[in-house]
Amino acid sequence: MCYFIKLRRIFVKTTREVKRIEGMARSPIFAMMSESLKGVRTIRCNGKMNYFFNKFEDIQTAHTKAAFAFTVCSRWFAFNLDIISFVFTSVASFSAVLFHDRGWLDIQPSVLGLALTLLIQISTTNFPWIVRQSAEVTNQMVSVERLHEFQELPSEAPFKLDRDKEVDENWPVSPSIIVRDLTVRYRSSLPVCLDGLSFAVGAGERLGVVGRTGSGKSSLVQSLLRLLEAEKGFIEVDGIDVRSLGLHRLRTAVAVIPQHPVLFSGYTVRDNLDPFTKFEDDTIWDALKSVQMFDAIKALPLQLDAAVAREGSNFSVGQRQLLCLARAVLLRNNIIVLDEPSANVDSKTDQLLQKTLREKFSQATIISVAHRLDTIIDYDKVLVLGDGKMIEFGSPSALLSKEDGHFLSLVNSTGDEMARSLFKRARDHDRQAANEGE
Ligand SMILES: Nc1ncnc2c1ncn2[C@@H]1O[C@H](COP(=O)(O)OP(=O)(O)OP(=O)(O)O)[C@@H](O)[C@H]1O
Repeated sequence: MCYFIKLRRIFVKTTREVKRIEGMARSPIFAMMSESLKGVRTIRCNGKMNYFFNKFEDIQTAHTKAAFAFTVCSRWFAFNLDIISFVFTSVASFSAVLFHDRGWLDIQPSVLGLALTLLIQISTTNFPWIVRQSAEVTNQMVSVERLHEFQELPSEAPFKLDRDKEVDENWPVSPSIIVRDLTVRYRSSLPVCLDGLSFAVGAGERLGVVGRTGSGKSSLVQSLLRLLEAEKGFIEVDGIDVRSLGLHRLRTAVAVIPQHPVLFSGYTVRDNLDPFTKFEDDTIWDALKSVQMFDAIKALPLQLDAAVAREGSNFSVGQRQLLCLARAVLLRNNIIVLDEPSANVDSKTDQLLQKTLREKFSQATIISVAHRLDTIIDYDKVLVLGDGKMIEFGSPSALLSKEDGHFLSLVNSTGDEMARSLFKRARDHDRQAANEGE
């Protein structure tokens, strides 16, 4: 019995660690599998199949090693249990028969036979099974332990706060945005991605954010939505520090048209546009008309009740962006954030997007992260970022008049013809703004 317990203790101690390693080695397989399937076209276009095969083989091998070690431990334990059971049963049986023959054990042969049958059954089947199962339960607890670890991860700020009720129902009524000394990093061990950023956008103004890759444009958008929390500084929207609000109140006030628009699969087009069933069908059709998606949805067999496929794959990226915009039209958001809106769409869709923004959101404050400068050249302000810092900020024409300016060099790098057109559009916008001012 003591040996059984000792054996179990050794087995549990070893396999708990092995199981933990096996669990950790399994996650990368699932992650890589789903990422590779998602990006299969990109992988094939770039001829990186071998690289991915090798990478997959490496993580698969790492997992197989851990899984094999676990199987070996289990076999070792089972084998030892069987040996102990065999030795114990043999010794008990032979001793009982010997003692009975010698007359030391005064018991009827039929009772002795029954006792031995039960002993053999218990020691060779039941007892090892109980020991094995109890060890298995302890090992499987590693999964519970991992779940517990996830539970312990720091969570986002509260979804709802009492303060939200004090805020005007239509907030932000005058959607000005003030960013002061904003410093943000992804993790405490990483360098800052936004470094002491300060600027202000007036209500109803349109701000274009430009900069080289990795300059912090998306991080700024994420900070506005509090997907990234400020380490220092703050963002104020219509006079309210966004940190004082619950995430639900803040995020429902901002419409985001991302580079990879999100549609919820398993739901209908209607659910995606109006998740809280607040609007009549006519209102939804009007919103679709305003973003020129009326015909596309009307052509579907089930129209508004048509199902949205996984990640919205039954719509093109441009159509998904327009559906996100229709969602914003319905909710009448006063702050619209566009993250690289033109990165995945043709210039016609981009123009349509910009036209809808001008017409339907003339009072809204718009922040557009852009690589294509023609998207934001007629905006009110442009913020040029570099390494998380503000390099330039001002109206496009003011920045274009700066000698050796960063924005000027970005415009010049688009080629002579495009640069000329951008200069002209910036001047036209200034003239138009001046006329409207008068
Ligand atoms: N999830 C992340 N974890 C850690 N660091 C990140 C993460 N995302 C971005 N960064 C880092 O933060 C910095 C700013 O990145 P960000 O994505 O904001 O740049 P960007 O200007 O939007 O780039 P792009 O134009 O390529 O989208 C970069 O140095 C980047 O390496």
